[in-house]
Amino acid sequence: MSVLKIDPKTIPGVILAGGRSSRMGRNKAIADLGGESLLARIKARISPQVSALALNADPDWPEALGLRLIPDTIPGKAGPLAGVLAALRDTAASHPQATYVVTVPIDSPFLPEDLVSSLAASLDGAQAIAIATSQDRDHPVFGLWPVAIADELENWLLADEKRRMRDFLARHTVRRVEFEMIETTHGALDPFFNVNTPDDLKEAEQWLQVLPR
Ligand SMILES: Nc1nc2c(ncn2[C@@H]2O[C@H](COP(=O)(O)OP(=O)(O)OP(=O)(O)O)[C@@H](O)[C@H]2O)c(=O)[nH]1
Ligand SMILES: [Mg+2]
Repeated sequence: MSVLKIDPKTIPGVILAGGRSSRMGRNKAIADLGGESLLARIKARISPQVSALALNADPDWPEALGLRLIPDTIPGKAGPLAGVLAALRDTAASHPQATYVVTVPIDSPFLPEDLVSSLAASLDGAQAIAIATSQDRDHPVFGLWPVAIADELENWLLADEKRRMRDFLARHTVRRVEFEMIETTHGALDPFFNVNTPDDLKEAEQWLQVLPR
């Protein structure tokens, strides 16, 4: 049987920013970290890894930095998987050749520079969902999703009341890809550190000072 590898350069990406930012108390995408918005940082970090980049966010989004805006396709802020569904639907429509789309959340400014290539390498020809892990914890919002699961995901989102990510993943073949900590002079930084609260933003500022360049 031939094993079809996926060329990571052909994979489009979507930044998930359709959440409520309730712990931050304001839209965290436009929060400033070291002179740049979180959105600008995520865009800069993921752009070189993908063939095209779009932003999953509310239709009245203030500033998309030139990214195409993809709102959720199902109502009610159904959680991160609603953003994944929007990404899958948009990929089928806008990039019909693509068989996968990668998602990253809006709040993880230190995400790995080899995220997409490492997730893609784990698939090895099989159709599966590839997700990132660090320190034995899953980070499924950093995922590589087969376009072919869109209908199944939509049906599940509309039928399952809890809409827990781990329940959805349990229905699929999942490849987990472990990423290393980032070594700094002030200890190890998890590349999936995410900014949920104002205190997290302050902590991110501190990490920024000690990151290797
Ligand atoms: N499209 C979409 N994305 C979501 C939804 N809920 C969360 N997300 C995204 O999923 C990622 C992880 O969510 P959180 O870190 O909890 O962010 P959040 O939901 O905005 O923040 P909180 O309200 O404080 O939980 C973020 O990138 C969110 O934008 C949703 O209902 N729809
Ligand atoms: Mg978060």
